[in-house]
Amino acid sequence: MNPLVTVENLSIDYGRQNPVHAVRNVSLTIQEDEFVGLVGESGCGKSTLGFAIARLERPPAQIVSGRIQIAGQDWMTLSPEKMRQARWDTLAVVLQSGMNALNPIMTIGAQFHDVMEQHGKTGRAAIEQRAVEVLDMVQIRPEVLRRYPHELSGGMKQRIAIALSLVLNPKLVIMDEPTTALDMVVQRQILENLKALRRQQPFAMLFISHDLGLVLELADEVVVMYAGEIVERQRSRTMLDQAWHPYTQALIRSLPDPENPKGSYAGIPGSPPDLHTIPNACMYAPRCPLVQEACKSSLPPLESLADVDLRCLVMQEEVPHVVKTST
Ligand SMILES: Nc1ncnc2c1ncn2[C@@H]1O[C@H](COP(=O)(O)OP(=O)(O)OP(=O)(O)O)[C@@H](O)[C@H]1O
Repeated sequence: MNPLVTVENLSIDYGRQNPVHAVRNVSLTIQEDEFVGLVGESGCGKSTLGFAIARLERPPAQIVSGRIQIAGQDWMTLSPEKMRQARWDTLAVVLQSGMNALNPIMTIGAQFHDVMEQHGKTGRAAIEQRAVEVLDMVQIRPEVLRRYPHELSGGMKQRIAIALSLVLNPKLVIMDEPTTALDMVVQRQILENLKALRRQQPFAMLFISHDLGLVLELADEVVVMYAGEIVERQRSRTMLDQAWHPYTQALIRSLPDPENPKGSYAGIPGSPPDLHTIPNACMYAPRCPLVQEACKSSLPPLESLADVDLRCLVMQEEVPHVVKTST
């Protein structure tokens, strides 16, 4: 079966003179119904990648190379008109500030009408019925359709933004830190809803977060980015016990201890590299406790091994070697 999303060797820069090479050579597939979590420290390129997959990148960001295919369509060459259409019914995006994307001078109901009418759905009753259906999925009562955004709490607005993103049954939803702005209780509630939601209306998801603990809990697959590159990808249920990349291991060590959530936990020493000049070396080498000479003189490829995709010269030797391919 062809994947729903295929990203091949995607590279994105910010600026033309002395550019920031924010995303480099990223290849990624997402299957229909698959929930992929994308994690990494701040500045590693998660949002840049998510925006580019939705073709929402704006100057100074520019895609310098690579291919994006979604649902059999080439997203690099789609006309602006086709892209506008596809953006709601093939792919929807929910941002951290999704709630702010609601129009303050329109009722919630009018906003559902707007989106659906623009995509050829007609009939007041049918539109309202669909709006009520998706609102129910995020546990919002139909009365909100008559309300304005300023009358609602942040948590409600964010849930409405999620419901709105689902109203045209998209095949893929990209969520970039969709609940980070909310308090922990509301966050958890929304994420529980999301899980249940995918059982009612299956869709693929790219869920961007800096919170590995959350992603391990929610996602089927975890993709770890470091300094603009994918360094590891594996099933979430195996990653906690067996993370291979030293960076993923450090992220896991820095998770709060569930037995002692208020206790101190290990940060990752050092800081991510400057992305103006890319060395011919492992980007993590300066912070890596396992670094060897070879790591400082060649860029490790992302090897597709038995149950993990891994970009690490040292740990690649440790993984049981049933090699699939390498990129
Ligand atoms: N408008 C911009 N101009 C120049 N560089 C930028 C711009 N936006 C982002 N960058 C750089 O691109 C890199 C990737 O940023 P990006 O926001 O994609 O990371 P992120 O992993 O999503 O971080 P966060 O979790 O903080 O949102 C960073 O080095 C950042 O400084």
